[in-house]
Formats: sequence, structure tokens, C-alpha cells
Amino acid sequence: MSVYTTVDNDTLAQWLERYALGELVELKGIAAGITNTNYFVTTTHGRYVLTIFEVLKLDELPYYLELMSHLARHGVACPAPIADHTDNFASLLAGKPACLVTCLPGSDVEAPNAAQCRAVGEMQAQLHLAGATFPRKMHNPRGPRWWSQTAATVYPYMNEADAASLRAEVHFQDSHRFDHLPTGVVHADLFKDNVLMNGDTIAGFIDFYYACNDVLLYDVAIAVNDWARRPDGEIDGELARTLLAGYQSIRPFEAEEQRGWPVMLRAAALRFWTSRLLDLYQPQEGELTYTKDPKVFQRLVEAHRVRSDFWL
Ligand SMILES: Nc1ncnc2c1ncn2[C@@H]1O[C@H](COP(=O)(O)OP(=O)(O)O)[C@@H](O)[C@H]1O
Ligand SMILES: N[C@@H](CCOP(=O)(O)O)C(=O)O
Repeated sequence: MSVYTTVDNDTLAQWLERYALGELVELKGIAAGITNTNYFVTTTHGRYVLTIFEVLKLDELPYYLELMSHLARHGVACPAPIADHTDNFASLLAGKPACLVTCLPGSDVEAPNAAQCRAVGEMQAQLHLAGATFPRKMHNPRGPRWWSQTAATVYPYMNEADAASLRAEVHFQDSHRFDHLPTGVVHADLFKDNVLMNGDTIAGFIDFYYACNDVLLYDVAIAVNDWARRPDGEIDGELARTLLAGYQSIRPFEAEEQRGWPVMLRAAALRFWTSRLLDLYQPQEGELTYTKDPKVFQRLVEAHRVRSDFWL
């Protein structure tokens, strides 16, 4: 259950006075999600999602909320934050930063079909194109420097073979530079649980709190590594090909991106292998996350190392 901060109807009704959203009708906690507290909020004007941020601070929110607003304005399927009477998207509620966004229909899928993968690829490319006119910048807090440093902190906990495999991958990635590839706004966590689907249509990408400026191809690799990954951990070639075809129907890869793709798939898997190892071996005290299996991404890195077909 991801309602860490409870809000009662009276407190919310009072907070809602800062918006032009009418009267509170219903407040309902959302069980899904890991990091933040989420509620469905119904007012006389419609249905919204209230997010109370458990980790991010008020002054860190404008990048993410303005980005979602920008993308929604450009037709990218994602929630649109609602501005209050002071023209801010976020303010304190129960002592924590909070915002309201439009409520989207649909739900996440566990076992996507080819049409859904294609739709994700198309919408991700639209996000990359629309992000080009977003003026704010954010560096990727989980880039190569982060995974090198993080790997160094987890080697001592790992068995020799796994540590050697991680060390080899960090070393391999260190010897590859992606500076020459197209960059822009990336979601950076476009896993299946961060996309609401309405049948085969994208209702919306959610959870933009890893969004940043980075190599566009890296974002595509993150999506393929999750959307096309079968329950046995191997990549389903048809799903990967379809997602990539969807993406490239909107933004075809440049020749340099085609060349960089096999290495990028490994980089994207390494990022989540490392973060999952950190969560496993050094969970932050009070951090509201549950541990996801790092082995899934270790196996993926090792499988990418030896494959010859990369679905392009
Ligand atoms: N804009 C939205 N419209 C509809 N449902 C949403 C919206 N945002 C979040 N949700 C629901 O809330 C759940 C948790 O959201 P998520 O952003 O993943 O939370 P967390 O930040 O805690 O991981 C989602 O799985 C989805 O069911
Ligand atoms: N989608 C990720 C979870 C989000 O990243 P984290 O760095 O906060 O763990 C995953 O499945 O590992």
C-alpha cells in the first residue's frame, strides 16, 4: 500500500481552495506505486491524481512538473499538472510537497503484446521530439559516473564471479563514449509499470521523476530491456523489433545510433543492475522502496554481450 502520508477530507478540502477545481467529492488512496503517496481526488470539476512527494523537495519539482506540462501540451500522452491560483504546480500539503495532475484512464500491463510495444515506441519518439523545445535542463543523476561509483561500493558484498562480471561491464562501458549521439529529454525509467495502457493505446507515461537530459538512444534501450523482456528474462525478438519499428516510424536512428545500439542496450541494463544491487546491499534507512531482483539485469547484460542479432 503506497499511502505513506494520510490526508483527511477536511485538510484536502482546505488545500483545494487554492485551485479552481470546485468542491471535493471523494478522496481515495491508490495502492500501487512505491516512492510517493498517491490518491484519486474527485471534485465537482473532474477526477485528478494527488501525489504527495515523500523524497523530492518542493524546489526540485518544477523541472519534472513543467516537463510533464510541456509534453502534455505537445500531445505526448502523460498527465498534465494543474496550476493553482498562484500559478504553481506544487505546494505543501501535510508538510510535504504535493501536486495534482489529470487522471488518465487505463492501467499498466504485465505481459505486453506487439501492438502495445509499437505504441510505446511511437510515443517515446514523440516524447523525444517534443522534449527538444523544453528549456530546462537536468543532468542524469544515474549516469556512468554514478554507476562506476556505486559498483565500487557493492563489489565487497558480491561473490567473486558476479563482481568480476560487473567490473568487466563497468570497464567495457568506460571504454565507450556516447557524446556524439543525439541527446535530449529522456524519461529514463520507461518500464511497463510506468505506462498506463488503454487496450493497445497509450493512456499515458507516468512517473517522470528520473527524467533528465541524456542520450535519446539510452532511453530506447531502457524501454526495450523492460517491454520486450519475457518472464524467463530473455528478450522477445518480435516485441523488441516492433517497439523499435514504432520508434523509428517517428524518429529513425542515425547511422551512429545504429552502430551504438548493442553497447547502449548493455549500458541501460547496467544502470538498473547497479541500482538494484545498491537497494539490495545498502538500503537507505527510511527509504520507501522494496528490493527488485538485480540478477534480472545481470543476466540481461551477460546475454547482450554474446548476442549477434539486436533487432534493428
Ligand atoms: N495520472 C494518473 N492517472 C491515473 N492513474 C495514475 C496516475 N498517476 C499515477 N496513477 C496510478 O498510481 C499508481 C502509482 O503511481 P506511480 O507514479 O508509479 O507512483 P510512485 O511514484 O509511488 O512509484 C500507478 O500505477 C497508477 O495506477
Ligand atoms: N524501474 C526501476 C525502479 C526505479 O529505479 P530505482 O533506481 O529507484 O530503483 C527498476 O525496476 O529497477
